[in-house]
Amino acid sequence: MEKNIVVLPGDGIGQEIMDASIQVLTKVAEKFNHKFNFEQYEIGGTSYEKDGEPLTDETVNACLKADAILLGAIGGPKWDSLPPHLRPEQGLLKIRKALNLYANIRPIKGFEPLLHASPLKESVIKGSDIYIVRELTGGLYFGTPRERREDGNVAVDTLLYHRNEIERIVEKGFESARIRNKHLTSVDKANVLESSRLWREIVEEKRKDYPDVKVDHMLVDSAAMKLITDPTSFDVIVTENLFGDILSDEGSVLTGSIGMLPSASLSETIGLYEPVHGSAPDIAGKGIANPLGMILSSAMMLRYSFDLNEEATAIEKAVEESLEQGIHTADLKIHHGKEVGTKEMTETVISNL
Ligand SMILES: NC(=O)c1ccc[n+]([C@@H]2O[C@H](COP(=O)([O-])OP(=O)(O)OC[C@H]3O[C@@H](n4cnc5c(N)ncnc54)[C@H](O)[C@@H]3O)[C@@H](O)[C@H]2O)c1
Ligand SMILES: CC(C)[C@H](C(=O)O)[C@@H](O)C(=O)O
Ligand SMILES: [Mg+2]
Repeated sequence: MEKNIVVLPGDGIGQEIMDASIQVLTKVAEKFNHKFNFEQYEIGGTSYEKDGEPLTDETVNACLKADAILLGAIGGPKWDSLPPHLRPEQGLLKIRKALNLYANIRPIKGFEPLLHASPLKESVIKGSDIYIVRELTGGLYFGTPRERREDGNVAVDTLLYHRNEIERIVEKGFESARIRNKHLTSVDKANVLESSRLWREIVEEKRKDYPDVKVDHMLVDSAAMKLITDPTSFDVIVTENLFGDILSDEGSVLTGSIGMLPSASLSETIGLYEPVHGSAPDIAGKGIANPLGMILSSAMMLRYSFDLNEEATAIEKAVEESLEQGIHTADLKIHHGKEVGTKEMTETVISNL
């Protein structure tokens, strides 16, 4: 098949990991007889440098026409003191909103060879397989008013959800649980937040349509604790935007490194795929970034946007095999095998394809 993929490398380590991903996809195309066309556009600080804004209409229009989108990462200290609307992060939030990417899927499943790479006990994490369904276009990230008052001494953010926004993500959570292990944990803060009480009501309404799915409600503070003390007790977690952001970084500890986690951001019609981590300014340009989160995100693209399951599995297997051979980047704290840079890690994955 032939597909047009818009690539948005972004900032920091973005270009390094995007190059890795394109090389892997090129090998997959060769092997399975597909044609992937890559078109590169700017987002984030890189876009601000070129066009004075973190996301241009040109980039949005290209994404709207694409079959799928790959994104590296955005942000960095260079742009941290810009006014809020010009910050790289606004580019990311704008593209999510413009494409209506309301469902952010963040699977957390460790690879067997990395069980001992986590600071958590092997006996605690063994067998964990978690699928976070994070709401991505609402909540605190988008609610208004958002402003400073009283000469800047008072700050307001707004956590706002409409019923339909909660309904569609909760449905996604139930549908995901139904094809996995039939257990949905809805994470909220219903003991304090009004938006969480509406969220919980809607989960209770929807569960009637999914009698085969076991439902738990859990408060987010307790969920944060359980995620690392009893990770095998979770299957699908559905939660609002900010909680999902925080819990997914925490969950990455199970896999050995934030550099391992992929994600898919989905609307009804298109998908954008990006690793969970950020632009890692502390290691940018050093050639040592872990490309596996990005590479695994491109596997998710093949599976979710193009229905190429065999090809997606081939990438995941090649990653696993590379790790079995002991090849790993410096973020994975393991004391055997061979520590390599981004390029050699990528070449190893390609050679295992
Ligand atoms: N989706 C995104 O583009 C995204 C996500 C998170 C943060 N950010 C932005 O990234 C910038 C830096 O944020 P941060 O430092 O809090 O988070 P970060 O995820 O960029 O980095 C946190 C730590 O993890 C390490 N790390 C992250 N990815 C890695 C990889 N692939 N390989 C090896 N090590 C890796 C970094 O070196 C750093 O020590 C900020 O501007 C933030 O807004 C962007
Ligand atoms: C950079 C930031 C806006 C973003 C978020 O909070 O969603 C990031 O942390 C993520 O997890 O994708
Ligand atoms: Mg985050």
